[in-house]
Amino acid sequence: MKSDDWTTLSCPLPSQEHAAAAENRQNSLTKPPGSLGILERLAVRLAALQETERPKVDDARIILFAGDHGITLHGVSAYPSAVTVQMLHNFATGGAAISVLARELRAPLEVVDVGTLATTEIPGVVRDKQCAGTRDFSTEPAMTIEEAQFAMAAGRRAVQRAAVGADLLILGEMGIGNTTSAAAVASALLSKSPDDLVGRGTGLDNKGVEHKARMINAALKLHGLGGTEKSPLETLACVGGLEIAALTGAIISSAQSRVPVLIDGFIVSVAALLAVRINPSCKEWLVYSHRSYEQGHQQVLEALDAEPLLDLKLRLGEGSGAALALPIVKLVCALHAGMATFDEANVSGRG
Ligand SMILES: Cc1cc2ncn([C@H]3O[C@H](COP(=O)(O)O)[C@@H](O)[C@H]3O)c2cc1C
Ligand SMILES: O=C(O)c1cccnc1
Repeated sequence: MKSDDWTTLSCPLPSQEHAAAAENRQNSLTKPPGSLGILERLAVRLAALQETERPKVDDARIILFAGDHGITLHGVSAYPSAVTVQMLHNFATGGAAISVLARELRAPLEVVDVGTLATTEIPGVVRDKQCAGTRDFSTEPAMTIEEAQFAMAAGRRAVQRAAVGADLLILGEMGIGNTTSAAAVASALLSKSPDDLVGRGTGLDNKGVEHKARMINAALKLHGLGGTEKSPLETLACVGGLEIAALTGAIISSAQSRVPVLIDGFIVSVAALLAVRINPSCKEWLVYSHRSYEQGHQQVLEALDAEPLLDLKLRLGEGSGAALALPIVKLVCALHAGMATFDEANVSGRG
């Protein structure tokens, strides 16, 4: 695929015909219509995407992208940059939260280093990178456009390798400092003050959060972001991250390949916002797992018209919130396919 396929190659439209059939079925099941709340709409949406009256999510896969961030030089995270690579080893040996969740859910987990500081091969981690981390965006663009596009293409390569043919894809990220990059991208795309979009990340105190917002404010000015002059790709390159670029590419590619994506927390949602700005037709393919504790997430969700399934004050990342929501998505499909209709069960309808 060529790099301009990001925008020109439309994602398939959901099938109206199957949506109507699934909605009919939902309304005939032995429960008051609407009593399963937002889960009913989810069953209908999945039916439309999978082009069937009875969708299923038996085969879910997980891809996690990791990258490091030059902006961590400025104390924007409660943890040191070195944790990103240390966690890559933890993913590979099965000790991270997402490793446990993937095992329990029997969902294959692929971990891809798209730009960490790791200098050697890590067994069990795919290496698909051009750069060892982004540059410090307080003084220069985090990436060149070419570097950002390479990382987006790494996201697409991962989807082609690990997700084509799946019923659903969960995407996760690891990258110390990436709540700063994500908040910077969101502030620029939504033209909102960083004060409203920054959060504690891994656990900053109030002073830390203020400092983080000041760093982002200055960077937006330096790079001329926040107006309409810069494209989403330029915004991503100026203040984003390599794993955020890979997530963006993976989201578009997954939707183009007819695989719905279960979106995780703040960082993956910001990548979803980039993906939707770059290729609006991918929006239909996105399902939102949860509302993160990270301050800016609600505003990003609103901008995406998202209706998240869970609100558990999670603030971990790694795709963990999406993995926790996967059983609900599976059960939504089981209810939709397995419940009896009023006629089948001889239950009286509304009087
Ligand atoms: C041990 C550890 C495991 C993690 N797993 C995900 N994150 C999460 O925290 C980071 C973002 O927060 P900030 O912007 O404050 O650095 C990302 O790596 C994210 O995935 C972790 C963070 C730590 C410390
Ligand atoms: O919501 C998230 O994705 C998140 C929040 C804090 C830290 N890492 C990830």
